[in-house]
Amino acid sequence: MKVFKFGGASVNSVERIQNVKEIIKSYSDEQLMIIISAMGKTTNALEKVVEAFYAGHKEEALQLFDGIKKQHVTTAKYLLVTHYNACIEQLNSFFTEVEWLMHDKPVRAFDYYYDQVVCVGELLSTCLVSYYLNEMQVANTWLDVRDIIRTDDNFRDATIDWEYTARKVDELKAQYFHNMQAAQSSSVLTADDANYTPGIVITQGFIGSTDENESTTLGREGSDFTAAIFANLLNAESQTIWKDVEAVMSADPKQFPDAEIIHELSFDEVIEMAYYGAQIIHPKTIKPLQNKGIPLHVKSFIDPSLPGTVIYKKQPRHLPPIIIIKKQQALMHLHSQDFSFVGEKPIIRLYEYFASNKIRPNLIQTGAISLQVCLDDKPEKIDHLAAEAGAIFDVQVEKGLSLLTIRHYTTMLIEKMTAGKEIVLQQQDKQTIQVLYRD
Ligand SMILES: Nc1ncnc2c1ncn2[C@@H]1O[C@H](COP(=O)(O)OP(=O)(O)O)[C@@H](O)[C@H]1O
Ligand SMILES: N[C@@H](CC(=O)OP(=O)(O)O)C(=O)O
Repeated sequence: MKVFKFGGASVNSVERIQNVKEIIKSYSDEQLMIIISAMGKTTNALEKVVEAFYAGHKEEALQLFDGIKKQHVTTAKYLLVTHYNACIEQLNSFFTEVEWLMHDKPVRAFDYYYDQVVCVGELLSTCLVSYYLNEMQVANTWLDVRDIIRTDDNFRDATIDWEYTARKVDELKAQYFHNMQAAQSSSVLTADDANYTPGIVITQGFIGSTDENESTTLGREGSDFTAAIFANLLNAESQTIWKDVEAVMSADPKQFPDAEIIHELSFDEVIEMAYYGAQIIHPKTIKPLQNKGIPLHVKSFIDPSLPGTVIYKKQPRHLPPIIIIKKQQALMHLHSQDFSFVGEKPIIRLYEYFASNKIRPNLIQTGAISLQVCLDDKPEKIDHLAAEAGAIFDVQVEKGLSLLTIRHYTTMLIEKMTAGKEIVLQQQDKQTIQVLYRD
């Protein structure tokens, strides 16, 4: 049993969905649990819908949503003939879910509406892919992951209820994957047999549901994590993330065209890379895989014959310097109001503010009577945090910064990367250097 995850870029057009079909077909003798994200930038587009709705601009929200509807219906038109009507019926039921919700004025918190609206991106994309595969004789079962992945109601960053989810995954395994071995070893079982299961299940990444059947999301780019949850609970032999790049590289090739391909990485290294902001894998993905020793492959959906990267327990001997740049950073300067030391109490309160505002600092530097915190520059969150922290500190915020992280740095590389830059803050240990500079 293998777990595959196809991200937004891999299902972004008719041709890309056809390409996904070719990849899945080439694994015809495997059991596959397939997790798919929303098409292209649909999640961003849905964010705009919910923002307009919550701001009281219902007409604008519906108009924006109409654009998303049209894009999916057009894709269905190009992909499907015999299954077209059934697919449109299912797409319509998801459209209605969102339109119903936006019928009334918002009365609950923004994050609740965010999850109810944004979750539809994955439902739509998986519906299209599943019908298309069935039409192309790649028999598969579509499942609504909200019936499987149970979470708490911490909307936009929901926490998994592993016990409930594990029970549901056991049921799924028994129903869809149980007789695949028999199917493989027996020449008797065929697709026409009542007991035959194709062993291909398609479901959504990134979303889940509470015990009250309210949709939740697991944090942006959370589909990698969903795939890892399934890999863990199904005891998969491997997980593969299909990307538009050849492999994991030593830097984002869009920013650094000379970035090197890395064929092998350890779980430890990737967890560090993700923590420092590498956009290649969601930070929560590694733990469920590491705990069960399940290797993670990153492969190119453009050329699946390429080896890609394998991430596993083994520590590769030599790694090149790995560069991560996080743009749009803000530095919050927090100064003791009465010249007293910054002890445990104000720090505990500050961390409580981080938690309640769902903020994860990217860098913290403490001094005797002051603290500096580097954060992603999300103005609403920063304003809120600054107002709360203002109760215990004098607060100033500096913007227009970028955070450079180099793992396995060399002095020469640091000099090259920071030449001519106005450095605001720097931290360094044996393996990693972080430099915050003005853009
Ligand atoms: N270290 C890295 N190695 C490879 N790609 C990276 C790295 N860091 C960032 N990327 C970027 O990640 C992109 C692929 O991820 P993404 O677009 O999020 O895919 P998807 O939405 O399909 O999951 C690549 O096009 C590349 O620009
Ligand atoms: N669609 C969600 C979840 C996700 O993981 O997407 P992708 O695999 O395209 O990064 C998002 O954009 O956040």
